[in-house]
Amino acid sequence: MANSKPHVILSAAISIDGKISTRSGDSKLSSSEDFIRLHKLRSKVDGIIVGKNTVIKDNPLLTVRHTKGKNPVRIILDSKGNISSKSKILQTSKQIPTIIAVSKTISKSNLQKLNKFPVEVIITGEKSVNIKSLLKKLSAKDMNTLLVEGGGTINWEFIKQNLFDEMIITLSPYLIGGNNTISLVQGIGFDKISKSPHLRLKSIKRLKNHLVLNYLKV
Ligand SMILES: NC(=O)C1=CN([C@@H]2O[C@H](COP(=O)(O)OP(=O)(O)OC[C@H]3O[C@@H](n4cnc5c(N)ncnc54)[C@H](OP(=O)(O)O)[C@@H]3O)[C@@H](O)[C@H]2O)C=CC1
Ligand SMILES: Nc1nc(O)c(N)c(N[C@@H]2O[C@H](COP(=O)(O)O)[C@@H](O)[C@H]2O)n1
Repeated sequence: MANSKPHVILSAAISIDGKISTRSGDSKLSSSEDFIRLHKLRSKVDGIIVGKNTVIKDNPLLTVRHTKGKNPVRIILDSKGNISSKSKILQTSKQIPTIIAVSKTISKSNLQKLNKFPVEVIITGEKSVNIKSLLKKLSAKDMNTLLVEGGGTINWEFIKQNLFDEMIITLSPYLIGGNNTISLVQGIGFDKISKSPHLRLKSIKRLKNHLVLNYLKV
């Protein structure tokens, strides 16, 4: 029988100052060895979740390419169904299973746009996508392990709503700076450390100058 909530892993590569992208949108912080590790991890999960801005900024594929293995289902959180028809996600949806999670705010025209592609559209939530309810729906489809690959806004939602179980963060040897650059966790943030989730460091793996930190939520 399916669990009521899948096991959720938050994944990202950060600079030493906690940024996940430069001011011009450069976000490739991992090394080639770390991308191989990431793709091995992708091949072991049922689904990869990203937010709309990550699709707009990175135009990602979210596939397994740096190792052999199956592609997970791609799940995009896009309340209004704004992602472009030209995005790689929609353009490759014939070959790779794709879910677009939207909310009730989606316009008819955007719904029609998405329905031109062989994607599953899940409508949940009044204004924004209701992530908790989405996870239940994914669990009902036997999707038991999910990798959340950003960005900072979506990471905050999973942290604030206590919907993650594990974090795998690559600490990359860069300093990015900038008052308005995107951090690992965006949103308003917690006012007290006591409100932060408590994490246990399960392992550290060194890949030359990159450190892969694996934390479990206590
Ligand atoms: N180095 C790394 O490892 C990574 C870096 N990145 C970088 O992160 C940046 C993008 O991050 P960021 O700008 O924070 O955006 P996100 O990718 O986190 O997307 C945020 C958007 O998701 C949509 N959304 C849907 N449902 C919800 C919900 N329930 N709660 C909140 N938002 C929701 C919102 O748009 P709407 O309201 O329209 O639905 C929101 O604006 C990019 O520059 C990318 O390159 C991203 C991933 C990994
Ligand atoms: N773990 C990790 N390391 C990085 O250096 C990254 N830039 C990311 N980004 C995530 O991966 C997506 C790109 O995937 P494809 O290479 O197009 O398959 C990107 O959009 C982020 O979600 N992650």
